Amino acid sequence: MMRPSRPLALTLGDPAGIGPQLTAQAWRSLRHSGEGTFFWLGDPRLIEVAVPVTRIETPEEADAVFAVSLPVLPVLCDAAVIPGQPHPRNAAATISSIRLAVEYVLAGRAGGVVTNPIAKHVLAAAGFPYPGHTEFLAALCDMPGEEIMMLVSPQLRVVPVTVHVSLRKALEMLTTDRIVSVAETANAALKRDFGILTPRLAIAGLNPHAGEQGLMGEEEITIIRPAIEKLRARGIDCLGPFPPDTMFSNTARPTYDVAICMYHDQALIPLKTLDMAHGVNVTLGLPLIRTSPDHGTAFDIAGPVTETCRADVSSLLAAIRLADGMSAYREGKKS
Ligand SMILES: NC(=O)c1ccc[n+]([C@@H]2O[C@H](COP(=O)([O-])OP(=O)(O)OC[C@H]3O[C@@H](n4cnc5c(N)ncnc54)[C@H](O)[C@@H]3O)[C@@H](O)[C@H]2O)c1
Ligand SMILES: N[C@H](C(=O)O)[C@H](O)COP(=O)(O)O
Repeated sequence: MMRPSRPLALTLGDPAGIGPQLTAQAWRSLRHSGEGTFFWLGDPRLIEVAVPVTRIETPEEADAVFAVSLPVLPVLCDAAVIPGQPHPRNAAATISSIRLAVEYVLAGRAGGVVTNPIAKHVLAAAGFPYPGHTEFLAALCDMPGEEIMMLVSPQLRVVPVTVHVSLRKALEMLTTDRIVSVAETANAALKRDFGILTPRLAIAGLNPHAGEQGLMGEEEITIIRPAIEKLRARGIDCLGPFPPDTMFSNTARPTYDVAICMYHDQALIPLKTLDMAHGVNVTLGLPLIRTSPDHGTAFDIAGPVTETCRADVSSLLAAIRLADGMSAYREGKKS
């Protein structure tokens, strides 16, 4: 695969989580690989004890130094960083890093945003009004409500129709139009960014046994089937609603390219159970590439950045490689 001409922007995440360790380890793994050149929008003081760092002022400087040092565009933390103990005063740096990354990508100066994990409750305590990156990115792109979350692993792709809301709220939000719109965005993204010419969509039911003909719930009849009919009328290859307990089995998964699921955990439990180490969270529906590891801040194992990394870097590496690959599809370097 050819390397994209623009580096990826990797964000700070919560500095007290495993993000700094993973960033150092990702640079060690990729510096000579010719793929996934990135710069870190983070605090160089957290990392320069363990890896050589070059402070840069623009994304354009990253490529030239990447093989010998980690390019860091400084975003400084206000409070001392103690691994495992998040501090609300550092929320400003976490947020500013995401904001800057988006600005560079929208300006065409970075190829995509890769985010290190944030702790939603820490940011909320500092007044951050968004439930996660996904919704914040949509706001930064001036497209609130257009954001779609997809999780991708070697064995499965899933898209939840409703995301960071309670289960009760998710049921209220579930409409035929919402399912159609989410499925259409997923279908278009699989064509454009994943090179799948005719994506096959599997639509999950909501209730046990996909409602058992209305005996165990009517949403399949009143909401989900009409969505499938609309999607098929628009030429999209989709089937369902499938009983959620069997549609992720080893025999079922190869029959589709993405599972459209009705709520967050219906989608994320099978994916993270099958392969948490290689799962990647991708934001669709916005005019930028954004990927992220599928795990969180892991405060329980966070420690200072050293020459060895206790946390598993596989998911961050998969996120960087996927952003790199999506960027290559968009730039026509891959088909
Ligand atoms: N993309 C994101 O920003 C993102 C994603 C998920 C969760 N979160 C946030 O992370 C915080 C903690 O959430 P959680 O505890 O539910 O999930 P978590 O993924 O942080 O941790 C769950 C368990 O998995 C382990 N783990 C996670 N990543 C690991 C890695 N790379 N290597 C080794 N072990 C790893 C942790 O040590 C922990 O035992 C929450 O505040 C949540 O909002 C953020
Ligand atoms: N819902 C995601 C997960 O559980 O993995 C995670 O919270 C990330 O969400 P954002 O990318 O919106 O922060």
